[in-house]
Amino acid sequence: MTDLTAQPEGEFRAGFVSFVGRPNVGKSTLTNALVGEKIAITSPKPQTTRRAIRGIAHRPDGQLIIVDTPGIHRPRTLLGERLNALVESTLGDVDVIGFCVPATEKLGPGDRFINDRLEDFPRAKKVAILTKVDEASQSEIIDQLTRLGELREWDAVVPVSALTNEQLDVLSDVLLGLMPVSPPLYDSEDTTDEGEDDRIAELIREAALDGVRDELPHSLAATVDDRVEREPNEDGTPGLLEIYASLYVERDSQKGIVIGKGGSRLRDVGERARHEIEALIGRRVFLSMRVKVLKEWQRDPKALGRLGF
Ligand SMILES: Nc1nc2c(ncn2[C@@H]2O[C@H](COP(=O)(O)OP(=O)(O)OP(=O)(O)O)[C@@H](O)[C@H]2O)c(=O)[nH]1
Repeated sequence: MTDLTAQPEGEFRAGFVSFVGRPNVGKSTLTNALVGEKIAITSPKPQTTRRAIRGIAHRPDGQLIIVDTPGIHRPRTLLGERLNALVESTLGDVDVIGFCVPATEKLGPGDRFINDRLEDFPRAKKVAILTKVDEASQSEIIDQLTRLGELREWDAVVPVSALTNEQLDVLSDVLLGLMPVSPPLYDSEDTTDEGEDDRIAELIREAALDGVRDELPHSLAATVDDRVEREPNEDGTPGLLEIYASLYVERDSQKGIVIGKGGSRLRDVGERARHEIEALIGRRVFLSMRVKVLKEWQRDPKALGRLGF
C-alpha cells in the first residue's frame, strides 16, 4: 500500500565551501552570519584569521561546511608560508570556493592575484560573492557585478550583506545547490569541529587585538593552558570554571603595551574576553591571563608548533 502522506524524498546535499578574498573583505563575518553563531573571529584588523575554522550551516535540505582560510597572500615569514600551505591544502579539497569582493572598493591587483590562483583548484565550483552591499549604491553594485563577470565564468554571482542579512538565504541556496548529493556529514547539533579551548583562545586573542596597532596584531597569539572546575555552589549549580590562558607577544616592548599602565589594559581585555567566553560556554568563568614573550615566534618552527600552527 502506498503511504499518501509521505513527502517526496528531496535530495540532501552536503559539502565544503571556503571563502577567499583580500583581508578585511568580510569572510569571517559571512561565515558567522551563515552559521548563525559566533565561530570565526572578526575584527577590523586585516589578516587576523589564522586557523581553518569550520562552521556548519544546517538546513533541512543540506549541510554547508564552511572552511574559513587565512587568506591568500604573498608570504613574508615562516608563519606566512605555513598559512599559504594551509590555504592550498584546504582549497584543493573543497567543493565550492566563494571569491569575496567588497561592493565598496574597485577590483584591484590583490583581487586579480587571488582570482588567477583559483585556476589551481579546478575541482571546486567557483562563486563570486559581492560583500558589504549595504554600504554601496545601486550603481556601484551593478558596476562591480559587471567587472566580476569579466573575470571568469562563475558558477554563480551573488551580492550579499552579512551585516544586514541581505540575500544570505539566496547565497546558501546557491551554495547548497552546487554541493554533491550526500548524507549529512555532521550531527545536527554541531556548529563547528574546532575544540572549545581553541575557540576560547581565539576569543582572548580577539579581545587583545582590539585597539592595538602596527605590527603588534600579527605578533599576538593566545593559548588556553589549563582549566580547573571549582566546587559546585551550595544550591547545586556548577561552580566557576577557572581558565588559565597565555597571551604571547614577540618583544618585551609589546608586553608593556598589552599589559598597559598598572595592568589596566590587560584587565580590560580580560573582562571583555570573559564575557565572550561565558556567552560561548554558557557558564560563569574565572579567567587568568599571563603575558609571555616568545621571541620572533612567527619565524620559529618550534614556537609555531607550541602555539598550534
Ligand atoms: N558594512 C558592512 N561591513 C561588513 C560586512 N561584513 C563585514 N564587515 C566589516 O568588515 C570588517 C572585516 O570583516 P571580517 O569578516 O573580519 O573580514 P575578513 O575577510 O574575515 O578579514 P581577515 O580575517 O583579515 O581576512 C569588519 O569590520 C566587519 O564588521 C557587511 O556585510 N557590511
